Amino acid sequence: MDVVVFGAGSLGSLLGGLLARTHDVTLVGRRPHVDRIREQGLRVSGAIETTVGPDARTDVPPSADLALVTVKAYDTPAAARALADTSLDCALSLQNGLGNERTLADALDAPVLAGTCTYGARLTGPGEVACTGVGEVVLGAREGGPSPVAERVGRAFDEADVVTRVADDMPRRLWEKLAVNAGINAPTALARVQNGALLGHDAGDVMRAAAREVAAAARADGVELTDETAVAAVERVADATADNRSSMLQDVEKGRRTEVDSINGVVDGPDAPVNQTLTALLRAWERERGLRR
Ligand SMILES: NC(=O)C1=CN([C@@H]2O[C@H](COP(=O)(O)OP(=O)(O)OC[C@H]3O[C@@H](n4cnc5c(N)ncnc54)[C@H](O)[C@@H]3O)[C@@H](O)[C@H]2O)C=CC1
Ligand SMILES: CC(C)(CO)C(=O)C(=O)O
Repeated sequence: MDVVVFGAGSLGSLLGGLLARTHDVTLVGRRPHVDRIREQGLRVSGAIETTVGPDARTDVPPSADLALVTVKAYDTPAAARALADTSLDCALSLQNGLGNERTLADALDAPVLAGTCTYGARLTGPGEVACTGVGEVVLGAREGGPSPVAERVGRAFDEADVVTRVADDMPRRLWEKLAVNAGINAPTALARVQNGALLGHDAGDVMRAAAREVAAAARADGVELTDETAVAAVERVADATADNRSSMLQDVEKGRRTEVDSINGVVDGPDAPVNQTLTALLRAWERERGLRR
């Protein structure tokens, strides 16, 4: 399968690197990362050790079977515009946040699959990425139901030994992942604590309240996600990743823009005071650092 990975950062380099063991992969990213990959290949370290030789460039190839979109959520509109003229069989978002698939579907002719990913990835230098944890990719039709396209992509991921599941309930899974990210990312970023610090203390009340608001928003969107399921999911992940520094905390610590708009920010309205408070506080932090007008 010909795969173009749009957004060769941490996750895109890891997943693209693993796929390159079996498939023809082109990583689309920025210098000096892409130059080093062209010169010396891509070194994967950590939980998976390998060196692979995908193509790497700063522009998009004219065609591919699959476009794997792994930019930060706020860059999805630019990614959609950049891919609009590429001949594709399908696209797959593995991003956090809600709305990425719709943004891509509005710009692309090819079917857009939804995906979640619990692999951990971190760029360690130009041409180098660390796998900080082997997880699972779950993918499927973005509106749910069976999908021969998703089955084909799932087989391609399986061939490359990427732990993958094809699911027919991606809308529920995306909302459940949103509950997890809404409950963990913003509170840990604001408190500057690891994920596990949200357990067993009153900070956990904030985490659970944010997750419940997401569950209510999911139900209002026609997706059956109970409060109990959302709370159990966020508590399970906070416990399983207790020693992690969430991606949003890492963004704040590095002075980078966060994905709050696509996570807590999409849970809006008068019935979401906790998510709206978390969103307002992180936006204030971004404004003070000139990351947001
Ligand atoms: N890193 C991880 O372990 C995981 C990340 N995610 C999600 O995956 C998405 C990506 O996250 P990361 O890989 O950590 O972010 P990242 O910032 O490391 O990677 C994104 C890359 O896209 C590149 N990019 C953006 N616009 C571009 C353009 N127009 N042309 C070329 N390159 C462009 C950036 O330069 C950057 O290197 C986020 O939504 C994140 O929440 C989900 C699960 C795990
Ligand atoms: C699941 C969690 C919260 C793990 O840290 C994550 O996805 C993130 O940090 O973005």
